[in-house]
Amino acid sequence: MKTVIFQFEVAEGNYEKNLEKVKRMFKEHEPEKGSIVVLPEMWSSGYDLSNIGDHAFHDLEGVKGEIEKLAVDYEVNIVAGSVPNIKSGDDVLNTAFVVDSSGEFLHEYSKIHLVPMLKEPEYLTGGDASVETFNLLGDKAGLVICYDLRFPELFRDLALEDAKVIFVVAEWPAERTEHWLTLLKARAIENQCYIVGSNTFGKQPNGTTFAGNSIIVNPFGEVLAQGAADAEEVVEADIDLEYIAEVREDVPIFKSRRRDMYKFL
Ligand SMILES: O=C(O)CCC(=O)C(=O)O
Repeated sequence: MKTVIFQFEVAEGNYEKNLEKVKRMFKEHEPEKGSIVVLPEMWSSGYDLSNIGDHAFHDLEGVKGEIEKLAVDYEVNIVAGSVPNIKSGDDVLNTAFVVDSSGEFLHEYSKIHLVPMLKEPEYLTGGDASVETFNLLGDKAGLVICYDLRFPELFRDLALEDAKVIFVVAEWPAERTEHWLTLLKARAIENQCYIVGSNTFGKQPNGTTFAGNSIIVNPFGEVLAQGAADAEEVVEADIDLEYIAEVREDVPIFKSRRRDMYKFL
């Protein structure tokens, strides 16, 4: 399973430019057929929160078709990061979605934990559906968004539902790069699954600099590939799902769990 992260700088409030960038990266890097291409959080508009309603899609209309076309043209599966999205009324969700190489829509998830540090709760509405696994290339996978990384419960839920790989799409700030890297590795080690973290880089007009460092971590916590802090890059690695069983046999945490002893699980 070849996994390919497109790490790029998001132009704030400029969907056309961002879509062109994604298309250019497909053209220049032509990912291997059958691979999984991963985009970052809010890649269509960035964090232009005070105008987020203007950048929002209605039930992903428009952007879904663009991504499905790329998936079919390049014969790849796409974890399409997230975009602002309106489902009803004026509420803007932060919605990530996945399509497969035949253009079939596989899954969507709207971020449930909004970030107080970025004032997200003032501009966005949290999703109200719990995380669910989805089938990708015959195995189960999970998808969460940025701040969700700080909530190990979500990852445990997905791992217990047999997610073999969990995608974390993000616009994670550079000032907390160590949290990003440490938590991604911890989530891989404690759940003994692959973690694919896709992030942007670059300085936004509001002064926030994003951390880059997109990364693919194996179930033993080893880094298979990692991007730079501040460069456009394709970060890719082969993922061997059979390795998960090996790691779980050596360190059998799922067999050692004592559910009867935990208060909140
Ligand atoms: O948790 C953090 O430090 C960053 C979270 C974030 O930037 C986001 O969820 O967009």
